Amino acid sequence: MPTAAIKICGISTPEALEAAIRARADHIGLVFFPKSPRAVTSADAALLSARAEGRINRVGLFVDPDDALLAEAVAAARLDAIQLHGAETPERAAQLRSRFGIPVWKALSVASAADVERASAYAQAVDLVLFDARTPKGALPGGMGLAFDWNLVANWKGPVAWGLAGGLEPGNVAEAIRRTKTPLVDTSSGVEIAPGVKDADRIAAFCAAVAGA
Ligand SMILES: O=C(O)c1ccccc1N[C@@H]1O[C@H](COP(=O)(O)O)[C@@H](O)[C@H]1O
Repeated sequence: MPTAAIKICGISTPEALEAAIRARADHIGLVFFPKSPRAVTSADAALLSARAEGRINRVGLFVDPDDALLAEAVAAARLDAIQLHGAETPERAAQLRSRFGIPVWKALSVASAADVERASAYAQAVDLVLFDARTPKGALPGGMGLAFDWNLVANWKGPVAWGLAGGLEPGNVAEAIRRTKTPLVDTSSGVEIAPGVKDADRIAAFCAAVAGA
């Protein structure tokens, strides 16, 4: 089985960016959601992006964004992909893919088999679906370190590329890959020492665990 691709989400400092690159992650996530402890401004993102150019893929994370926010962020951070982590419909996702001309990822919050089945509706609208844990009402829609039942997506063979997120960390990511055969893993709080504070050693350990899975 090929090694799973790795996204380290919530990068907000040059040190964390360099740690992700050193560890050979494939993607970084830049969070454009002001309520997140990992949120970056377009100006921060532009600086990080310039440093990342040609070294790692830059994914912008948004929660029900309006077009103005997207246009500013995509241009400032020269994003390689857009991740939608709110209640965006397939129609909205398709509209954004066509408007911005870069890949669109759609996160789906999962608590049951029916949640996984929702992925089919996005097959023509997005480039990848990201299965993540459902978070409690009123909490952030992601980045909470919560996992869901991996059996729900074990060996998933849907009509669109996919990835696994939610509560992944150095100690459980190999098991998650073994059980689900996911082609991509995405982590945020699992490689932090406090909300929003990335740890280079944990990033390295996470990527080493993926490589060894
Ligand atoms: O990271 C955030 O702050 C965030 C905020 C709002 C929506 C999504 C967010 N992060 C995404 O959630 C997954 C799971 O996070 P975790 O690993 O369980 O902490 C993460 O990979 C991001 O894609």
